[in-house]
Amino acid sequence: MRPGATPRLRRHGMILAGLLVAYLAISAVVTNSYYQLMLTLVPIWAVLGLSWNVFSGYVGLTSFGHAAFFGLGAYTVALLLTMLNLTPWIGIPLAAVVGAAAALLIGLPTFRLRGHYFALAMLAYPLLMSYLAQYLGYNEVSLPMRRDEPVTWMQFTDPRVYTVLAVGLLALAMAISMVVENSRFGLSLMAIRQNELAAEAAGLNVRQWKMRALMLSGGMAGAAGGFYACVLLVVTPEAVLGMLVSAQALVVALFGGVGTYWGPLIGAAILIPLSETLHAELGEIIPGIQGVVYGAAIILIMLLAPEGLYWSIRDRWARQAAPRPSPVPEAPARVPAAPAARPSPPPSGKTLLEVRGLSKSFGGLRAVDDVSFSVVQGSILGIIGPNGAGKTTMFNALNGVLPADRGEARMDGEEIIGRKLFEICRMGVGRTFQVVRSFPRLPLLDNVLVGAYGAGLPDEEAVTAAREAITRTGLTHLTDAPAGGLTSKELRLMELARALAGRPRLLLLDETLAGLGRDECDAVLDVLKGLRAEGMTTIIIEHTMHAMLRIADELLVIDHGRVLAQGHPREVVEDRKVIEAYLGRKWLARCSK
Ligand SMILES: Nc1ncnc2c1ncn2[C@@H]1O[C@H](COP(=O)(O)OP(=O)(O)OP(=O)(O)O)[C@@H](O)[C@H]1O
Repeated sequence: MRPGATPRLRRHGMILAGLLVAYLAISAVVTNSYYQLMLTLVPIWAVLGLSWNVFSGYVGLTSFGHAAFFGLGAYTVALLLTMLNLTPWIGIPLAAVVGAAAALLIGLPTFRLRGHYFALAMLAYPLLMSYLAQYLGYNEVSLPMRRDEPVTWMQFTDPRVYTVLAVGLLALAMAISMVVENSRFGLSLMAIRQNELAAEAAGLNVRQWKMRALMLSGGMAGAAGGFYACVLLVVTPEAVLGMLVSAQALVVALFGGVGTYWGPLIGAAILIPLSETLHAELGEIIPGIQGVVYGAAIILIMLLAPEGLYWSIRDRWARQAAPRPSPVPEAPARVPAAPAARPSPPPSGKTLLEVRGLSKSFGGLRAVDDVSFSVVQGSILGIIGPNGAGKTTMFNALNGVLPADRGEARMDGEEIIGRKLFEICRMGVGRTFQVVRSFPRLPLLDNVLVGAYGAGLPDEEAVTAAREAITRTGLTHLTDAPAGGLTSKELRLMELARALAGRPRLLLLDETLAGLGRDECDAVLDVLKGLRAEGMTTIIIEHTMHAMLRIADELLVIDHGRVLAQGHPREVVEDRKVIEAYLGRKWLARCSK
C-alpha cells in the first residue's frame, strides 16, 4: 500500500458505505418496475465504467471495445445456464474468468499498437464477436425461467433483490478499484500513463503491468455482463456487444472523472437515470435518445471539465481551501541544505562502466559511431557536444531505450547492452530525462515512490528508499506537497530523487540543469556533489559549461556521433578541436585572455 493509504481507504470506504445504504433505501421505496430496473442498471454500468477506468483511466490507453468483455460475460452466464444448467452464482465468477482470459488474448497482439491505433483496434473485438455470435446462431439467448427456486437460479420476482445484488457487485468493484488505486499497482499504472519510457527506465515492466490491468479490467467487465444477463433474462449481440455498451463504459468514466474510482460512480449515477428517464418519457418520439444523451454529455464535459466532474469539483475545492498560487513558499532560504558536499570525490580508481565500440544508426545517419569510454566508480563524467551530436542517443542505447547496433557496455563486468530497459534499471542504472514528467496531483513522496517500486523493493522498504532519496536531494520539507506546485528546480530534484529511490549504482542524467537559473543550478550542483561524496557514479549530459567545469571529474566531448576528446575538464576545454566544434570563438577569446 502507498503511504497514507490505510486512513484514506477507511475514510472513502465509510463514505461509500453511506452512499450505498442511502441508494438501497431509495430503491426500497420505488414501486414503478421501469425505475426499479433503472436502479439496478446504475450499479451495473458503474461497474463497467470502473472496469474501463482500471485499464484506460490508470494506464491511459483508450479502449473503445470494453463491450467485448461485457458481452463475453453475458453470453458465458446465459450459455452455461441454458446448456449446462449451471447456476449464475457459479456462472458470474466464470464470466469474470472468461473476461480476464479474453483480455489476455486481446492484449497480447494489441499492446503492440499505441495511441489511436490501440483504441481503434479495441473497437474491432466486440464487432468481431457480435458477428461470430450471429454466425453461431446466438442472436437471442433467453435464460430459461426457474422461478420455483429463485435463490438457486438468481431469478427473483421482486426486482429490488436485483438492485441489492447489483449494489453488492458495485461494492466489490469499488473495493478492488480502491485497493488498486492506493497500491503499487495503481501507482505503477499511473507512472506508465504519465510517461511510458520514464516508467520503464524506473524499472517497471510496462507490458506486464498493462496486461495485469487489462485482465483485471476484463474480469470486472465480464462479471458485470454476466449479472446483466441475469437481470434482462435475454442476451442479444446488440444489447451486450453493441457500440452503445462500449460507449457507456467510456462515457460514465469520462463524465464522472478519469483515473479515480469516484468517477464512474458519479458518471453512472447522473447519466444512466437521465438517459433512462428520457428514454421512458420521450423514447417513442425520439428513438435512440440515449445515444443523444451520451453524445451531449461528452461534448459538455470536454468543453467544461475535460478531466471529468470529480476532478473539476476537487480542484475548485482545493483552490478555495488553499488560495495561495503555490503550496510551496517561495523563499529560497527555507530550502534545507542538501547533504554537505566534500570538496573532492573519493577516488576509488575502480572502473564501474566500460563502454566499447558503441554504435547506433537511424537509417543512413550514424547518431552514435564507435564510441568508447570508461567511468571510474564514484566520479562524475560530463558529456558535452553540439545539438544533435548523439549524446541522448548514446544514453538511450546504453540503458536499453533503443537497441544498440554494435558495441558493448559492461557495468562491474556485467554486460548491459541487449537487455531490456527495466532490467538495466534493476541492475543499478538510474536515469532522468530531458523533460520532467510528474503526477501533479500526487504528493512528492508518491512521485518518488515509483522509482523504488520499479526497482522491485517491497512496500515498506520502498517507502524508506523514497524518503531517503527525498532527503538526499534536499526536498524533505516538500515530501507531502503535490508535485503540481513544485518549481522547475524542485521538479528536477524530484526526478533525481525518483532515480535515486531505485538505489542505483550509476546515474545517467540528461540535461538536469536545463532551464534553471544560476542559483537554481548551484542548488542542484550541490546535491550532485553531495551524491558524489557518498560514492555515487554519475554521467551527466549538460550544455552549461560553467556547471560542467565545477562538477565533472572528466569530460567526454561527442561530435557527429564520435568521441572528439576525453580527459580532465580544464584540458578538454582548451583543446582546439573542442573549441572549434563546440565551444566557439568567444570561448577561445575568453581562454586566451
Ligand atoms: N528516433 C530517431 N530517429 C531518427 N533520428 C534520430 C532519432 N533520435 C535521434 N535522431 C537523430 O540522431 C542525431 C542525434 O540526436 P541526439 O538527440 O542523440 O543528439 P543530442 O546530442 O542529444 O542533441 P541535443 O543536445 O539537442 O539533445 C540527430 O541528428 C537526431 O536528429
